[in-house]
Amino acid sequence: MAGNEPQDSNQSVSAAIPGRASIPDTPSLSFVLHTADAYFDIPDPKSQPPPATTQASATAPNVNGESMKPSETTQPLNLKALKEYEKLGLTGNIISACANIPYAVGITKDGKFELTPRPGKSMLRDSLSYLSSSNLWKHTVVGWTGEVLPALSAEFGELLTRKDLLGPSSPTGEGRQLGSVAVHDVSGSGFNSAFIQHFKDNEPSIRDILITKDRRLELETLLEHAFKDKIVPVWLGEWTDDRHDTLLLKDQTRWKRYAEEDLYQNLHSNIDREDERADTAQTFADYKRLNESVADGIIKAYKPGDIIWIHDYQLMLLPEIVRRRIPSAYIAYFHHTNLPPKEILTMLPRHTEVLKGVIGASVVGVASDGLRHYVEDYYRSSLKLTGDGNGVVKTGGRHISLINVPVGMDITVVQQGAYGEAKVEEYMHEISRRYSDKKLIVARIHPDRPEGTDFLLRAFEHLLEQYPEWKSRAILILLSNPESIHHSSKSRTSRADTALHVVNINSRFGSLVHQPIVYPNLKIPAPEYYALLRLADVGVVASDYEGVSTMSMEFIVCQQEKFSPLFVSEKSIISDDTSSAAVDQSAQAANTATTIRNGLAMSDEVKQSKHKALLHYFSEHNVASFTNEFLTKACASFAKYCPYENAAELEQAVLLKAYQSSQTRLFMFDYDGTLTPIVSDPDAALPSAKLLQALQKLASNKQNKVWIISGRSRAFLSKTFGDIKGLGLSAEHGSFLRKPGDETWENLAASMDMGWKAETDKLFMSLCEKTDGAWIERKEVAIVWHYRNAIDHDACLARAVEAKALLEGEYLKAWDVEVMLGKANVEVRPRFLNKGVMAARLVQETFANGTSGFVLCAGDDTTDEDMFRALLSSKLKMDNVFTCLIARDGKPSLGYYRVKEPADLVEAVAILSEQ
Ligand SMILES: O=P(O)(O)OC[C@H]1O[C@H](O[C@H]2O[C@H](CO)[C@@H](O)[C@H](O)[C@H]2O)[C@H](O)[C@@H](O)[C@@H]1O
Repeated sequence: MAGNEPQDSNQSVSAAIPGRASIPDTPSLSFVLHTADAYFDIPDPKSQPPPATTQASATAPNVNGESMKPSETTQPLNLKALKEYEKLGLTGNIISACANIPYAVGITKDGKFELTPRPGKSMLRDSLSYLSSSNLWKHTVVGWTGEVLPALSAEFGELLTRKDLLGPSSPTGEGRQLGSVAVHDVSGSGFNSAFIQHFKDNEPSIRDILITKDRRLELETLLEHAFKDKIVPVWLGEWTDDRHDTLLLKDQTRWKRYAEEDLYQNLHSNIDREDERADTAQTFADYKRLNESVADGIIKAYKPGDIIWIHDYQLMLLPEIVRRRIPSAYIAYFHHTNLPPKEILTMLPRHTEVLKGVIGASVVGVASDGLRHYVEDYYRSSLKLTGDGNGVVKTGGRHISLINVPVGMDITVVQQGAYGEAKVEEYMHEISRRYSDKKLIVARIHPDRPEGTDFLLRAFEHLLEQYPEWKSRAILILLSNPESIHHSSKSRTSRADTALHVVNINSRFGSLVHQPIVYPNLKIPAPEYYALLRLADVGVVASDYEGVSTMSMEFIVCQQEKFSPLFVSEKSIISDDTSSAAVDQSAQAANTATTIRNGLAMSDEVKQSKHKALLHYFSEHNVASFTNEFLTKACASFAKYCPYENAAELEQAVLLKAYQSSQTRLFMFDYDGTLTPIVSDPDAALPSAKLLQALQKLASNKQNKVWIISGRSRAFLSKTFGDIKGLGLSAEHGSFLRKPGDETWENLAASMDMGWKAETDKLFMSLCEKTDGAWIERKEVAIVWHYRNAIDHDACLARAVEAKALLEGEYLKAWDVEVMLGKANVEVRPRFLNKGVMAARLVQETFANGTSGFVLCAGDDTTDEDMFRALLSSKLKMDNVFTCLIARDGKPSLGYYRVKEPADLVEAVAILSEQ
């Protein structure tokens, strides 16, 4: 949602609802009184998903003591209670991918990382917090760190206090922290040229900063310990070495040029740029770089069965990027921002790529039904996708559900901020004294969308002209946050235009002691803002194409004593009635003047009933309902059109071609379930003659490096494969290693304290006592509880899940080990040794400096996903990388290709070995 006065200064997350599917040729605006049913697209309760069963969401008593509860249809989704979702294998983890993590990262003078919560709030931020506080979902946030800069030199820091070097508006904004941390975006409008020159001359390298792997880990650890959620910071920079150790943070904010100056402006129908770009290729590449970097962050955190929820316009390419890398992932995208009419949208450079990017997701959400129809129509008519005409479109065999979910914010926070702070009352007292005999019209304007401001000013002028009784009584207070500007030529000039317009009106209608318009043009602290909203006699959201702005909701929550009416730019309202668009602008301004005047004179009874309806709407449609409804609808869609069913079958011809065209090839095979079928007795799981022969042949080819990377003990692997000299072996999930041609094993776990094994054994023994047929496999490092031969598998699975939780909690919290649910087993092993570490090491050794080479990596189990992840995170180009899951039934996986049985894989390997 577009940021309001006390909002954060970074890219405000903007949500809006277009008033229609097409707009008139000439820009024209009017303001319409809000009523709940006119303003919102109130969903048809019959079309809602069935209510889930548990847990009430956040409730807040309003000042009248009524409870503001979300409706039952938007209760949290309890996956455990819903059998139909079982087949999805959901982990219960949501990965929220957004432009920024919720903390600004700074570096202090002594080189330490410093985290500061990003100020302000927005609907997206509220939604992230809501998920964080949920005990039904686990939550991971992946986002850019924001521009990270080192501390400034003392001399430079001092300069920041010098007024002669600073421009008319001080340097504030996203990440622009003065003093010890950093100053961002010196090219922004907050500095004058002398300051910028000084900056360039004296602090040339301030924006380039080297971050080593250890430093990155340091920040990740800090984030891990500071918050309940997992937060994966995404850095923007260039690698300075082949090993991807050191990153040069450089041009960190460059992605904003396309995102903010082209895309954001276009999405808000703001297209009259004076400076058309000659460098779109570069700006688009920067935007893509952000999206790709966030995809890398997702891959780091992703476990098959996680839901990846991507937010908003900064990441419109991301769904497609993730889909290409993880075809089976559950990807949902929510578009918080407005969309322009088609003829404007098609003027956006690279718009087709952007819109194709979005439908990499399986679920695409927007805030209103009108917008959903618009999106559906766009994809069907412009991108020629087929669809059912009812919210589902198809591309490349995949189904994409287009859904609408009313957005909402955490109004409990507004309630608390507006009514629970003594400061608010103090400011109210002061403002009332200052404007004792006046009526206050409090309006939000947006410098990025100046038409709305201009229109409001003209309407106000009309009010003073047409109704002279208001000439000395009506005060218009314009609220505009200079920090929420998305740079464009338009926004740069609009503030000056607004200021001039204000001066003209004030000089025409004002006097020495009375100024009809107050335009502070500064970020107002929250208590003052709430005080103003509580005292307002009329509220106006003036920026066009705004939709459901946070101020609308804040205004209604703040008006629980006065019930003043709220007017919103018509273009931001859901309505198919576009007739006013044809009306002459000045006539509309005059009409609006009358509307505002009527609002000022409205009877208490009418005001109260309108307010009641809106407050009820906002109470029902809050952050909890938004988040829950989105996830409920997304899961229903995943269940209907399982994305994993679209994973690619491993094609022999493609594999062969890639093999033949590569000089160096790496093979990494898991064993059980991959090269040989799962059987009841591990000792009976033996390789076929065909497999042994194929491995023998493959390994004897000098161009091939062939490894078996298994959870099995080294004794088992030596006995089973020891005779194939050219074969590399890794036992117990990467704990042991025997290089091709070697007879001896390297123990990578040698230095580890194995105290955790006794604790684990104790718990496993107790499980065996309760479970007939279960047994413990004690390997040199890892330890496994097996229940394949037990009778009641469901009961065992429940026991296994419980045991995992117990081990991860009280039993093993002192040790760095991982507890894994495998195929009819629970296994514990050191965390730092896993198949992924082994795979990354082999990739590095095999393709020393290169980025290309043939890899075939196959597995069937959770532990094998680590290998797939390592490959996806490597610098290898993925064209010749074949990650293959062996699975009879569909399930999400990081593996790109699939075969059904070990025999299918053995067949493919045998064919390659004959080359
Ligand atoms: O990494 P892998 O090579 O896939 O080994 C994983 C575990 O495999 C074995 O257990 C599994 O396979 C058995 C034989 O088919 C089966 O009886 C059992 O139910 C499976 O869990 C092995 O016993 C473990 O040590 C490995 O960690």
